[in-house]
Amino acid sequence: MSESPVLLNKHEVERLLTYDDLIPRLESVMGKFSKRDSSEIIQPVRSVVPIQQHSGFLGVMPAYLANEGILCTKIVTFYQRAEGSSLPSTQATVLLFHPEHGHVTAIMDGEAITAKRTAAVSAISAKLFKPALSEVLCILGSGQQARSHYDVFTKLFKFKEVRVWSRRKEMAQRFVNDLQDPVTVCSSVKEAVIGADVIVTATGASQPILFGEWVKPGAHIAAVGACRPDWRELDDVLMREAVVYVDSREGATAESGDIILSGAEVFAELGEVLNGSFPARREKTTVFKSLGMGIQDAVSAKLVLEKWNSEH
Ligand SMILES: NC(=O)C1=CN([C@@H]2O[C@H](COP(=O)(O)OP(=O)(O)OC[C@H]3O[C@@H](n4cnc5c(N)ncnc54)[C@H](O)[C@@H]3O)[C@@H](O)[C@H]2O)C=CC1
Ligand SMILES: O=C(O)C1=NCCCC1
Repeated sequence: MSESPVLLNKHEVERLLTYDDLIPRLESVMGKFSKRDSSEIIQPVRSVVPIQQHSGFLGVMPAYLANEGILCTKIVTFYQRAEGSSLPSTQATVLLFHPEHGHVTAIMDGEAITAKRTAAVSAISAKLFKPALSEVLCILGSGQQARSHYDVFTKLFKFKEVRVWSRRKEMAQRFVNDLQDPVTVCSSVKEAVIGADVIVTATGASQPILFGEWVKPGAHIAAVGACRPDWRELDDVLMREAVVYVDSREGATAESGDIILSGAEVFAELGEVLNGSFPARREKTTVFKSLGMGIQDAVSAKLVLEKWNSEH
């Protein structure tokens, strides 16, 4: 009979999952994914069930990494929350299975994994695509993703100025109050992004909030929100003028309103740059359109379990 699964709460997952360990694993798995070798990695596009009555969605994100012995699925819900709601808009649980026998080996919180792996992947995009001289970081949004992006971007890169904008200025102020280093609170998106070298969009917006005319030529944008085919964060001008990278071509074609509705061409997957099949066009304005992938959750969860096992 199989042993009971390890149960890990958000606090434990947060403690065990460090960016230093996570980033190389994400780089490796995304590079492999983009080779499309189905004997090594299987990851279908996420299944999404709309919960129309409540402005929410349930997503199921399975992945099998044969050579690494990882069989995993994340189950995630995401909601468009009313202004001022104290409920998290993204909640998730990750299950790891024994690939040979099929039983569940671990059940862990997926909120911390989602926050950290998404920010780590955006940071990988910034390593590859941000201008050589990047002095100003701008974050649009002040929620969970905004915070994890702030943490990893300021850990990996040195900026002279960090700016934040949020729909309600007091939310941006609250975000800043939790930090040790100075961050400028901006009153409008335009004010926040003018002159910025790196821009993170991490909002629940369903209409464009970031317009190409405001973006400094050569800037890098990590676009994390707008994960539905009819949602946007970025306008047509920006999408059509930038060199667009995605995490998965299939995911982007199925789920990204910014890509589908603008008609923008996808230049390459992040993994195709990581594995050397496509160049990083750092000299151009670049957009990395992130939607999130089951393989990212899978390597994160495996890392968490390995660390936990090493302590017990
Ligand atoms: N690409 C990926 O892998 C992932 C993407 N996401 C997406 O990232 C976005 C942020 O997620 P969380 O930080 O977890 O959410 P959150 O609820 O913690 O933060 C959302 C932020 O967006 C702002 N916002 C909401 N509606 C807005 C609107 N109409 N216009 C402008 N700002 C608005 C809120 O004020 C808040 O600052 C969501 O769209 C979520 O679905 C979340 C997880 C993974
Ligand atoms: O990858 C994920 O996890 C999510 N992506 C977009 C919506 C929320 C969760």
